[in-house]
Amino acid sequence: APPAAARTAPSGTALSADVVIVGAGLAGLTAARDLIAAGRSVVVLEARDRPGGRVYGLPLGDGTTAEGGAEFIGPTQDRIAALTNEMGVATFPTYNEGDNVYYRNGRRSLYATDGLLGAVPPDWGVLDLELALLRLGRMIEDVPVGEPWKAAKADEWDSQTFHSWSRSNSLSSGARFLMDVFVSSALSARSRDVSLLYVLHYAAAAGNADNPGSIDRLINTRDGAQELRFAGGPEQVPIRLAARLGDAVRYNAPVRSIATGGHGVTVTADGVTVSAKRAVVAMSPAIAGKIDFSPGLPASRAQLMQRYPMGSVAKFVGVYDTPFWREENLTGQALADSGAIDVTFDNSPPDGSRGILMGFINHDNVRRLDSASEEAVRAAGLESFGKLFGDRAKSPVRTAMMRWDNETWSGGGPVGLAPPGVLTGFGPALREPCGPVHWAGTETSDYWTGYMDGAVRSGERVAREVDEAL
Ligand SMILES: Cc1cc2nc3c(=O)[nH]c(=O)nc-3n(C[C@H](O)[C@H](O)[C@H](O)COP(=O)(O)OP(=O)(O)OC[C@H]3O[C@@H](n4cnc5c(N)ncnc54)[C@H](O)[C@@H]3O)c2cc1C
Repeated sequence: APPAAARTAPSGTALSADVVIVGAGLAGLTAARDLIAAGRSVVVLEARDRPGGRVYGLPLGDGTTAEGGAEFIGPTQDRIAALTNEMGVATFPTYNEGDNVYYRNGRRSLYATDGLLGAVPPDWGVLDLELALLRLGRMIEDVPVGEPWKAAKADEWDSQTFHSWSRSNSLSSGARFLMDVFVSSALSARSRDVSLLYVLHYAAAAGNADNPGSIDRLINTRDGAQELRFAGGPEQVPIRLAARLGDAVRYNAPVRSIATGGHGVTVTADGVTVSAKRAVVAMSPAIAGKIDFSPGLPASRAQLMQRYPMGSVAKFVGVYDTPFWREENLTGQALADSGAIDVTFDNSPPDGSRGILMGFINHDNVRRLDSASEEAVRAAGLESFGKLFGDRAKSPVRTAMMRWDNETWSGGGPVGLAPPGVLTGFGPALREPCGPVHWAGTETSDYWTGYMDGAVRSGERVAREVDEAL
């Protein structure tokens, strides 16, 4: 890496535009599209050598890719659906035929995905869980989408973790495990890492203006957020959108500093400086916190960026000649209480011409592998697959892994998390502009915050906001 002085020096190209957008993820690219459509000149600065941010096609080493980051889209995710359509990218149903695997206390069992109550894991704890879910459902109704800090009980709900609430509102270890694995699969965090209010809002946001959000829509494959996948991978959407924007997007341009003053903003990246009337910072709060702002930001925003950490997640992928689990009437979806992987999906191509199993390595499980060798990580992933899907799962043709917590320009994933006290103490600063600096990114969205849909919604919202301000 070049020495710090060289990195921060405003060297190279000098550009000017109405608006400079920092980050070419879905949020930044959508904002650029809309501002250009409104007749504004735009420069997008992207740190990586590719667009898409948390949407990424993971190379499998044989010239093909699998979803390394975002993967699914589901009902009420209208804005990513519209963009996907606009970009001419097709979707197809996530494989969901047969039974799911449930692994708990050393025992493997199967459960139907099409039971009367949907996919209900075979655990006595589900009765207890249903009562807890009823209580959660009532609380979710009382959370204003996009402004959880305005809930009547915001203080009470933001003063406890989801872990404390789930322990006081369930008796069985089964219900507790299922609530923990819900948080793990949606947020790649442990229940103790997030406030109750944050989880309630995440579920309230899993809908649209006509359909209130719910935990069911968040966790389900059928009729839920995991319903569909993208032909050719979801990264086709940002790749095609960025291609349309052409030279407006500059890659390998990590922004180091943003200076504001009477003139507007001066944004300095490696090799390029942009002067503009307004800036949009389109990324998670934690990653925005790496940028040096002068003069300094208001404390509520500066401290929000210290308090909104990313989840810890890796995706581990095994490639097989065939999706052999389908022959055994298995969906490829599993929940496990032990091992490196706690949640799996069938990531095979739409024609099933080969099999791809994907497992999430979440929170402590991924940090535990920090100093493990590549072979040890592979062995841990395959041990999980073997336990869940039998010996054939232990002998893939190849494996691949994407660790988001090691990514400098993501810092983890899938989304920024709010521990207790953050939404009520700092929440409004998520979206509130600081002079000519505006904020986008899925974390700022009302509906589907945390998802690609939320990223697109945030880009559309910030474009309107900036256009009005200009
Ligand atoms: C493992 C994983 C699984 C997921 N699964 C799903 C899913 O199934 N469905 C779904 O809808 N969503 C999923 N998500 C979430 C989804 O990927 C995100 O919500 C969405 O992509 C966020 O888009 P964004 O534009 O807000 O932020 P990002 O995609 O994070 O974009 C920010 C951009 O800013 C760039 N950047 C950062 N710092 C700088 C800087 N200083 N200068 C210049 N550029 C900078 C980054 O490189 C990046 O390109 C998943 C995410 C992960 C990690």
